[in-house]
Amino acid sequence: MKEKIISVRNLTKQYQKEQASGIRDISFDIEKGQIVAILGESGSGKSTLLKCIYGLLKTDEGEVLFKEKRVLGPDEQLIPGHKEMKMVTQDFSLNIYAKVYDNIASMLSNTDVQGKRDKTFQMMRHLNIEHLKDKKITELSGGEQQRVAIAKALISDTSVLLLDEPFSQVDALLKNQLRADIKRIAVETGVTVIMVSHDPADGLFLADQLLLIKEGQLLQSGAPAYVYNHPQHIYTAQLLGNAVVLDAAEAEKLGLQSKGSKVVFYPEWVDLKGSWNSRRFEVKDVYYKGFYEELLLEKNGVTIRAIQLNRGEHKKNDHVQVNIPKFLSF
Ligand SMILES: Nc1ncnc2c1ncn2[C@@H]1O[C@H](COP(=O)(O)OP(=O)(O)OP(=O)(O)O)[C@@H](O)[C@H]1O
Repeated sequence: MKEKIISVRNLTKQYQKEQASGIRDISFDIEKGQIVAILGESGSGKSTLLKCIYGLLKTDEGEVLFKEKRVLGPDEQLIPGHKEMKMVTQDFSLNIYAKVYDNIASMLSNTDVQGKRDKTFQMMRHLNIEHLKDKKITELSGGEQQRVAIAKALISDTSVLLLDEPFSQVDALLKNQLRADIKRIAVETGVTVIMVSHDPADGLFLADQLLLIKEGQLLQSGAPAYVYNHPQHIYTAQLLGNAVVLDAAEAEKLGLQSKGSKVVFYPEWVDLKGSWNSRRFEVKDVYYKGFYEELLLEKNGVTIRAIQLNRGEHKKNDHVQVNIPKFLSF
């Protein structure tokens, strides 16, 4: 079994007692070297959870254990935060007047000058920022600043890297690259990464473990593929895969027998090839999505969505044979 590095036990942090805010009774474990993504919509409590893990917020109940030892709160130590963890926030907290090299090297002591230099260059190579070493922070793009912030966080023998919305400043192209970088760095250095994101794609692509938070509560946790295919709540399927949700009565009109009050399926589960039990739907609209199209389909007043990989195969107002071989009941 892998080594457990962080345990969160029944953690509760409420900002206002009379209102639901913050997080409630959250428990989970993180293994050493894992990438964990905390996902949820705005205001769900993701940052609160991250700050509690780091020891920046005083918790109301429960505890965070780092290697079996309780993480101290901000009122229990001089400098809040855990010395083996580093947090990269959206503002990066870099010295904007200093050069990239100096920003990173400043985290190391001067007792071994050559070692300090070697380690700083090694870290800059890890993050592909060696060519920026003499640039000032003000001369860098948002994505480049982000890499410097991560290099700075990682260099002082950090065991756990906490990232709050790490891709908020970057465009789609750079985002893919940064995601891949974080994955590579985690594998190369063995660092445990806990990141907060409101974009489910970040978690699905990067994480070994997803933590889905809604209104301060942990809805579900587990490996991305498992959580995606076995959502325990409708919200999870909507957040991760923009799932189609039908009432049992609507589902029945399409020949789907629900075991509960709702039927849920992902658009890619809809089969557009005719078979003995397929039904004729009308294509109400077609949305271009790049390498695929999303079809809005209607039958008996019920609308669903499906994925069409062969662009243009079915067009608006066409009639198509549709089969829904797999769905979930809630
Ligand atoms: N310092 C604070 N005082 C009072 N309420 C707060 C404070 N910080 C956060 N909250 C409330 O607690 C809830 C969770 O906030 P949090 O910042 O953890 O959510 P989040 O999921 O990280 O949101 P976002 O994605 O928008 O950053 C929200 O309702 C928020 O308004």
